[in-house]
Amino acid sequence: MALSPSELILNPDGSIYHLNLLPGDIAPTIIVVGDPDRVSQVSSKFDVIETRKQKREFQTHTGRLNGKRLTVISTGIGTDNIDIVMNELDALANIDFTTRTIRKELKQLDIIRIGTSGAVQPDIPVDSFVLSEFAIGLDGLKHFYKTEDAMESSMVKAFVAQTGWAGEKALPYAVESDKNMREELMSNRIRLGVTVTNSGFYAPQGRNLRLENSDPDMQAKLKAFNHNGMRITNMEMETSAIYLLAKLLGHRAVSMNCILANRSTGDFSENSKKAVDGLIRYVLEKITS
Ligand SMILES: O=P(O)(O)O[C@H]1O[C@H](CO)[C@@H](O)[C@H]1O
Ligand SMILES: O=c1cc[nH]c(=O)[nH]1
Repeated sequence: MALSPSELILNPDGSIYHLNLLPGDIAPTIIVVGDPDRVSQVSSKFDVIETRKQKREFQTHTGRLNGKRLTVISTGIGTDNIDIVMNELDALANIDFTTRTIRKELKQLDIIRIGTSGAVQPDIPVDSFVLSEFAIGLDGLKHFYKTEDAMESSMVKAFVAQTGWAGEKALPYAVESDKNMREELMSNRIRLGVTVTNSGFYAPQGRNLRLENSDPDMQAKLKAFNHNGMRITNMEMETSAIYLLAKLLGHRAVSMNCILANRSTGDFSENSKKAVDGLIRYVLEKITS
């Protein structure tokens, strides 16, 4: 059945509503970044840029590097934006905009987040890189989708028990990254970790400026969490939703984090742009060589 104009929303030029992209504008390998300024930091390393489009915080460049077609797109901050980006990227790949129907043959996208993050453990220094083997989502997005068995329920149970998770907050969820992509991106420069995705930057990540946190011990509980020898390495604001929607839509995803803050030691990167540039170069080399 054809999707109605209120469900699959297309702009007058036929592009998808928020991303402002046509199906031919995206490559099968997509780098997602939070900060719109990071898009040109990535695409400046391409051999050629063929498409540049933007609407709101969603900036997209598509081009080629070492013969491989790549797209880099900014998501802005937060899992609510990820809901838009992942659904619209999937629509570009897997919905026929002319008939407004889902294609019979579905395409699988490779999605790599290059993001910034705060370390939870004192031994993960600023400017280091963490690959999120698992993400624990505190953002609640999962509960709006029919998910069945795609989730890591034993990790969720352990997290709820060990943190004494308050019933009035959204139930956490946990999702694994794509194993093959993980292998493609790993090396001894990368730490593997469990990333907590929060619904905010201040109280949700245990920061207090003028307002108090409802659970002042949450940071200590995250630091102490242990599930089958795995510990929480870092916090940010998008990875759980990327992993969740990639899994549900049949895409592959992995999240690479440049650690800018260390929440245990109080350190912050002295040259965050340079540190992020190092992670961009690392990822581009790994996926195009
Ligand atoms: O640098 P990006 O990719 O935006 O990622 C991190 O930085 C933002 C907060 O400063 C959040 O989006 C967080 O996930
Ligand atoms: O502490 C941090 C640093 C970057 N991004 C976050 O979400 N948290």
